Amino acid sequence: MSAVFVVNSGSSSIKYQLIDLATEKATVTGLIERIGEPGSFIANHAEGMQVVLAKLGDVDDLIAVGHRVVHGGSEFDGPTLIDDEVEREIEALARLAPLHNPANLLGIRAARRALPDVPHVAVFDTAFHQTMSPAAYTYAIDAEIAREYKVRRYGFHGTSHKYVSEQAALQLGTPLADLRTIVLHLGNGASVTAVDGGISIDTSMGMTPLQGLVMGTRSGDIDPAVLVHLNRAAGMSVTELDELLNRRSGLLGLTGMGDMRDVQDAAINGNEAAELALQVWRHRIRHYIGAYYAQLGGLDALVFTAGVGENNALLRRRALAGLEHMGIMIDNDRNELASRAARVISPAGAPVTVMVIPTNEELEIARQVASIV
Ligand SMILES: Nc1ncnc2c1ncn2[C@@H]1O[C@H](COP(=O)(O)OP(=O)(O)O)[C@@H](O)[C@H]1O
Ligand SMILES: CC(=O)OP(=O)(O)O
Ligand SMILES: [Mg+2]
Repeated sequence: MSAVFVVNSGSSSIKYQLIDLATEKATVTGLIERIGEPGSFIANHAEGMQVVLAKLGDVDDLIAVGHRVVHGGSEFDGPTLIDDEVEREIEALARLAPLHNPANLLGIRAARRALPDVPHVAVFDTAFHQTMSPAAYTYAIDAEIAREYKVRRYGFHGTSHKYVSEQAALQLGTPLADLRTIVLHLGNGASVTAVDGGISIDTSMGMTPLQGLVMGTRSGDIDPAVLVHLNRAAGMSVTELDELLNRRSGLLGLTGMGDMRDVQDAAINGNEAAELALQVWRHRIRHYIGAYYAQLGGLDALVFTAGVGENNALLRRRALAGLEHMGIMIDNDRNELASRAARVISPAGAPVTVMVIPTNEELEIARQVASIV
């Protein structure tokens, strides 16, 4: 028997799981929240990691530690054994993912210090999207500037998109190579990916996890000239604009509420701002479904995953209503079935198989770690 310890170190939290490779089940699982917030008894990630490791206790069969790292740039396209050099590269990439990479790095440093005798492996959100073509990842700006500052689309949530698209093929009993799939990862952060035969060909997030869908607090797609305008007309600084788009936009910006459950309740109770937010959220999702249907040259499966996608039948139905002309339809009874299992929610015989598949980034990380140690 052997186990992999998986760490997902976020800006204010550390999520962790000990995964037994034989059964692929988590034998220890936990979450430390509100690191560094006023009143929290955990001041930083090093301290948080001590608490996590104390809970983990002694594991004789630990073969490696896997770390989720959000930004791997163009440097990393697969699971990577972490040494001091890799740590430095992750640090250098923090400029492209200031909300995520510094926290990932703190987790790595604390865990390497505490568990120096096992290999530590980084699994990057960006890796799965490294297969995108230059046509899909190039922004049409000055090519020299783009090269020098590494400006291009990278895409994120790749570990989830990979896991979910593979599960879809397994569930349908279709070879992955034959399947054209759109994965809707709708969590607090949200992204859509077009997967052709197991390969990511396009994704909605960009150079950073800000582009694309309407998220809890992030704006998603916006005309970049809005930033110039707000700088000139409202005197907003770069820092203020960053804060505006990443932390005070999306559902929160439109309604004052960042959690989809609250927005939905408000909309049902007649709150007009909440209803508009749901319409914008839905409009953006459909924009990407249409775009990726075209890029894929047809569609076999459309999959919902992550917090909102897995749990909210009403929003799934709203997102897809009126797409019957594309072969995309939902069976209401199947959709509303309360189940935690991967399942089909389109009617039997529908041209596009619509599915709900719970994501499991930790298990996918453990598998990738095991593949290289
Ligand atoms: N039943 C539900 N209806 C709508 N939203 C939900 C529901 N359950 C969870 N969520 C939303 O899912 C989000 C968390 O999803 P998750 O995939 O865990 O995101 P993250 O990994 O980005 O934290 C929360 O913002 C929460 O509002
Ligand atoms: C990349 C990203 O947006 O991650 P999360 O959804 O965990 O914030
Ligand atoms: Mg997530």
